[in-house]
Amino acid sequence: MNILDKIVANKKKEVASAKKRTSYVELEESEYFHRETYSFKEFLLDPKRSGIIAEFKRKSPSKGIINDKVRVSAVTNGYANAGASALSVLTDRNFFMGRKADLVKARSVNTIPVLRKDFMIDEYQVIEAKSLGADIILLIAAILTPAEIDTMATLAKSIGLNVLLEVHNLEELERSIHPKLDAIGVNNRNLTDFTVSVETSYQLAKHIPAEFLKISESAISDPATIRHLKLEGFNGFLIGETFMKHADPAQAMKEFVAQL
Ligand SMILES: O=C(O)c1ccccc1NCC(=O)[C@H](O)[C@H](O)COP(=O)(O)O
Repeated sequence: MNILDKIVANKKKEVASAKKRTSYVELEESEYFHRETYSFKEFLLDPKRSGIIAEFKRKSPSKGIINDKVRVSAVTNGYANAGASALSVLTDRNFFMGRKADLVKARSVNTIPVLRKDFMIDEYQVIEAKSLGADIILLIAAILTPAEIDTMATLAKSIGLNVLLEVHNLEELERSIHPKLDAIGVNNRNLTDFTVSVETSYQLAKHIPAEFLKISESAISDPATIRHLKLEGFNGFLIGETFMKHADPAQAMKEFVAQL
């Protein structure tokens, strides 16, 4: 079983027990469920912002512990002040040491879009994402059928969420593209063997239709890479470890942004 299969198998159990703990009705009673979300597009295309989607990530399957000493409120607020266009908060506990409470915390102290970074396999998680304060959900093509993408993207849009589809190759892109998506993210990390290459973004750029925002995800560690990706039409850059490996991730981001 590869890591993605393990994550999905675990996620199915997690979602089943979450459904027993908290009903749909209870999720919809959350004050955040009724809030108007921020537009991903508006923030990403705002020239006063960096285009960076800055991620709060304590641990990962590929790197182990990255940083478990920092607080989500200080880091995400620092990211926003350093010019982030959006925030990404991991809510997977077992593989990333994330918590749903991290997303609630990030929402409560920030006024920019927040992505719920998790492995979405069930409509329940879409409703839950809104109730936790997310503005954006991630749909990963490698773990979803086109019919599942249709169901989850349609539901997400109906409750005001922005939808980011993640792909790693042309086959995933061609089978998963859907009019309800807002953005297509090219993951430079192969989620089964963890190899990384920004070439993946360069290769797929020309295949992403113009109506979608273009995001490059993972393994971005150099401001020059962002300058090159912008020339290929990318609007957004998802960065986690490059900032989180520092004792002060927000300061690291500030110094990175100064070199853009
Ligand atoms: O990061 C991992 O090791 C990983 C392994 C398996 C599935 C997903 C994984 N990462 C999720 C992400 O997409 C990244 O957290 C995100 O793109 C930021 O990447 P980076 O800047 O390289 O931390």
